[in-house]
Amino acid sequence: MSSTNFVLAIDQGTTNTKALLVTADGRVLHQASVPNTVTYPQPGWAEQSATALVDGVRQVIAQVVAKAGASAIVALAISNQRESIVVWDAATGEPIGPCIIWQCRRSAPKCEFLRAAGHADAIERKTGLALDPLFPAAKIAWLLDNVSGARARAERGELRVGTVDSWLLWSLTNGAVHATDHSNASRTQLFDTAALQWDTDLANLFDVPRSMLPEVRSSDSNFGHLAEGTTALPAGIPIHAMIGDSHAALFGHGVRTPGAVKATYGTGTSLMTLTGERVLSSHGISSTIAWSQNGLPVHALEGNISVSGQSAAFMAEMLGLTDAAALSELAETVPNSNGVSFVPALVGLGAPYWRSDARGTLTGMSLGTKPAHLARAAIEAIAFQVADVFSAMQRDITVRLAELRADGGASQNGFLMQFQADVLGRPVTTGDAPEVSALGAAALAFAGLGIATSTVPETKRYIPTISENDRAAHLFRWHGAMAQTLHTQPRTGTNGGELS
Ligand SMILES: O=P(O)(O)OC[C@H](O)CO
Repeated sequence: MSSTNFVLAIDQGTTNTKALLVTADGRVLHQASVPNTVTYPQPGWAEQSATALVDGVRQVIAQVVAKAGASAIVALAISNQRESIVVWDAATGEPIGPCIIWQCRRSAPKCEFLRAAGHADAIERKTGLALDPLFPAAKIAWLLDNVSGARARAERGELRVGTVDSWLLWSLTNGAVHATDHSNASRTQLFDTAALQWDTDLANLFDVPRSMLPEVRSSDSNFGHLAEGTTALPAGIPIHAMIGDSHAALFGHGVRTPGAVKATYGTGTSLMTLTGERVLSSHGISSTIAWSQNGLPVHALEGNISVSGQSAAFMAEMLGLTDAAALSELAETVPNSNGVSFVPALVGLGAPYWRSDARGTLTGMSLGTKPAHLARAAIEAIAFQVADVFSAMQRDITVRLAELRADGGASQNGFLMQFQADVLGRPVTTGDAPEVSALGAAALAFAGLGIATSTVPETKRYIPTISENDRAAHLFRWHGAMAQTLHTQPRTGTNGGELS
């Protein structure tokens, strides 16, 4: 194939839907983005319009095609928000309800019921995922039980379900293909990641009829072809990669063998690292499938921190500052936090502690504490939380985790990245490509088409500058604050992390 072939990569995220026209050497020629709306109909609930998500994809495709034409586009690639589900009518393609998104907790009672019945361990052994309403299994059952007539229609084989990749694929192929990839399937809590298939026992436990579920394919497959009139592109262009966004970021960083961890710094932070073999964590980390190529799965560990970048915005507001950038500037005016630590357990704690009941804690304040020390503690907390997940991952696998590859907004903050390297005791590298997930999906599609690609070039490398003693002192202070956070609430969570 000629070097002028392009992949149009879609990144269907919670906040925005983006399209990037990407060359095989990773250059972005054109891009478009539209915002998405999330609604919160009840406390703890979160949903999006399933049809609006498809419309957004159509819009960004149309915008890129208007700028660049369609003639050199050889494939579409899809990277998507994970764990968000749509149920639709197989005959009409009409969704039966909203897209219930990953943040939604409405299925918590079902998860609690299954936990009380003693199923949590078996579920985690098969899926690698701790029983939690984040994951689609219980969300699907909720829709079937709460939309009038839905369960009976599902039992009759009239309904289909999918994560956002499947829903887009069905829509863009006009109902011709109902499929997903291993990365998205591995996040549903219905997929046995050892046997590489939907698990009948899990489907029964969660009350999800098997007939609704998509076929699971290799992430780099030719999933199907665009149908006439579904987008501004001509019919027949293949959709040649589908992959969850966090997984796509790891692929976009060029990580192909165990030894590096990627961290995406956003509202929260997602860390992922390859494991070679399937590893079930003993330290509060999820086990997942990073992607599959030629049908072969690549296993990974993932740890999600609920609040990281958001903690800087939170503290900025507390201190009357305009934003996180102003907070960081203030933090840099002092050489240390003067003994202050901030544990931003503002919505509980995710990996590796898993304490939904925990709440934010400030420790070590004295009469000498100034706003700059609080600012510094909030910036440091982002790095400390990442260090805790990194170290839990390291305890789960024998390969030395030698470096962190960072992306997302806060990865552009050199002060934070240097502190991150210091508390990890490992180099941290950053790139300047903001859309690593889309680039990863594009690279996967190029690979599926047999076209060699290059990955995100490293632009900055932060080398640890502090002594082991100083690093240990930082971690000792942080873990003291964490211990206070964990002990100030009665324990109701599961799968707590270790302090070391
Ligand atoms: O939409 P994003 O980019 O916030 O990603 C959502 C994650 O995939 C949820 O696990």
